[in-house]
Amino acid sequence: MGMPAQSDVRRMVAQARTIVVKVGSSSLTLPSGHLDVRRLDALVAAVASAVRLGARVVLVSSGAIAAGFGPLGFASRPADVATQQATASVGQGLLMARYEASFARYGIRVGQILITAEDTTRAAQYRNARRTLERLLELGVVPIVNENDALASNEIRFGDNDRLSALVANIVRADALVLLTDVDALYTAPPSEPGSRRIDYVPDVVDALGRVEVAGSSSGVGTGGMVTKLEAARVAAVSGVPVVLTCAANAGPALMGDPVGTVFAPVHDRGSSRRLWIGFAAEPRGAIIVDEGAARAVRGGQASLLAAGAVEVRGGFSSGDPVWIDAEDGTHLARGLAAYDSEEIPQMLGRTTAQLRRILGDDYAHPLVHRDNLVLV
Ligand SMILES: Nc1ncnc2c1ncn2[C@@H]1O[C@H](COP(=O)(O)OP(=O)(O)O)[C@@H](O)[C@H]1O
Ligand SMILES: N[C@@H](CCC(=O)OP(=O)(O)O)C(=O)O
Repeated sequence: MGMPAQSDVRRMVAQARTIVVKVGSSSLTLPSGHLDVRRLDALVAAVASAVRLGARVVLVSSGAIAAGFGPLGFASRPADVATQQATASVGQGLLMARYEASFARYGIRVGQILITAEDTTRAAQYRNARRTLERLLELGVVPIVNENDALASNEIRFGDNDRLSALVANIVRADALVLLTDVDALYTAPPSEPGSRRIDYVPDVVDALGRVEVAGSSSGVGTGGMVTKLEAARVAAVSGVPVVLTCAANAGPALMGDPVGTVFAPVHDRGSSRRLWIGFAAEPRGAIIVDEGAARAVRGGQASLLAAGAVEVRGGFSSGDPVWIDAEDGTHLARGLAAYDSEEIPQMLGRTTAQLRRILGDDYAHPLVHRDNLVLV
């Protein structure tokens, strides 16, 4: 895929049918820890216009904690996990109540989906989330997604919703991802730094990651800052989804594909949702270490991983689980779905398909990872 012009990418956004819109805490709440109803209503007006014009919009909304601490009598965002979870539980209800009322002004229904990081790494939950989201969109509902903060355990939670929104874009096979925050665009350095310049087009996000100076959140209510937004833009762009990053006040023009904020070009053609899951969401359970010949074949992008080229297996996994395919020096080459349980593999290592058939039977005469289930990293 050649490098598209900015106008082409803006057109892709304007024509997008399925759009994931992510809005950050700082765009929906007041520093006092209450909902900013005026700004929430303005966002809803922009989304409702897009829906009326035929777009299918999934809204990934932060703000549960930031809208919950005021009503609970706290002066600032709580720092300990248990209080954050309790605050999120209160704030999430307030957030949904307002979205429900606000979308009702346009005759649009909303549905709540709370996702944990684990839901995106397990194939069955991932499929389930996709089915529900698809059905909601078919029914004309605007799904409103947030992390399940009240239950997510601290070690495995996303924490910010930026990366979650990129995964949701994969789940619903979105045509565009719109990241709404409290700055109008990506800058060459944090906007508070003198000399930082606004960037309106990023043709290659992977290249940009090395050039832009980013910092975490400074709003006091947001969490990820620009770091996680660029990470989300990378996952989306590499998945073939164009991304617009701008402030929430620009939601309307951003959804129309008007030249606001920063637009990131997709850097690959869009893969199948299943391959994207293997490549980005699935959490590998172990690794299969391969020799140089197999590494070359895997890197070529067309070959399955045969037992003949595998030298070692690490970790405990079952057939169908995601695994790393690593070179002997530890470099990650690919991710794939194992065709066998980890305990079955040692007896297969280094053996050709003919040997496997003779010694272990037909059931073992297959690749360890089929090329359809393998994604280069
Ligand atoms: N290079 C940069 N360009 C733009 N903003 C940046 C950059 N580096 C850091 N930031 C900061 O990132 C903040 C947005 O992140 P965050 O507060 O987490 O928002 P949200 O709550 O919308 O997720 C901006 O307010 C800005 O100060
Ligand atoms: N799920 C959390 C999101 C936390 C958060 O601050 O996210 P963000 O504002 O997107 O950086 C919430 O709703 O409070």
